[in-house]
Amino acid sequence: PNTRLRVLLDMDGVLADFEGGFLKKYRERYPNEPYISLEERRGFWVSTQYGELRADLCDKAISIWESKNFFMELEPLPGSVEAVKEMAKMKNTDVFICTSPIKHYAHCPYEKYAWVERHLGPDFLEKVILTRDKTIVSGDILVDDKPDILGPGQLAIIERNVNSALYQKILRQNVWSSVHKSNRDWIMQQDSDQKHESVEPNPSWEHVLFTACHNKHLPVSTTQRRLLSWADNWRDILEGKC
Ligand SMILES: Cc1cn([C@H]2C=C[C@@H](COP(=O)(O)O)O2)c(=O)[nH]c1=O
Repeated sequence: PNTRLRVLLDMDGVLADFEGGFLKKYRERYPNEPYISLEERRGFWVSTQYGELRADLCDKAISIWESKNFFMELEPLPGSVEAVKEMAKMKNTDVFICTSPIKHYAHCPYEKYAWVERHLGPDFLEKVILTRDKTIVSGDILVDDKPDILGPGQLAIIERNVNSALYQKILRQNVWSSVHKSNRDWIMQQDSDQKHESVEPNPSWEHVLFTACHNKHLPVSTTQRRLLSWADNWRDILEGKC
């Protein structure tokens, strides 16, 4: 039996301070526009919350992370680099960075690799996985701040085909499993009918929710484990002690 533990670590919001880096550069670029403080952030999508504040702010938000050097200059979150380096040295443990690039590919993929080399060292370049669908990556644990980790196909289906109240509910309740079995089957049926890119309804990994400004107010889940920060006891999480 394979006794090795495979840990998948998200980058934005887990290793790199996306939210803090975004707000800093947004306020520099749009000093007279309204902004959302980190304390006011709700929901994973920054673009959605800015768009709700004022329609044109959605594209303004997107323009920030599509800019050159945005991903390159993100600061590591406190304790993240130290934790990853220690984790990678643990026996019987393999660590991969599993991150989604944005669709605007001019800068992001390159800068994500450069960020890893700069903060974690060149050996870590072997461990980078870029994917728009994390459900098809196999591992034991995925540490990620995004509450709902569905394949892009499922999310697109939900967003398009079920009323927005249910969609918002799913996002708020932050787990696909919160969707009633019959709804899940129906959504998957829609998905296969529309020949969406392959989605994996039952990912191999356990999703450990990494606390971020946008998800700290979500109702406490009785099933999903949380990692509050890298100062929290991530070793116990890996050992399955809690
Ligand atoms: C918050 C936010 C993020 N993104 C992009 C930018 C980086 C990736 C990170 O995806 P992740 O690997 O954390 O699931 O999503 C967006 O495209 N829109 C948003 O509103």
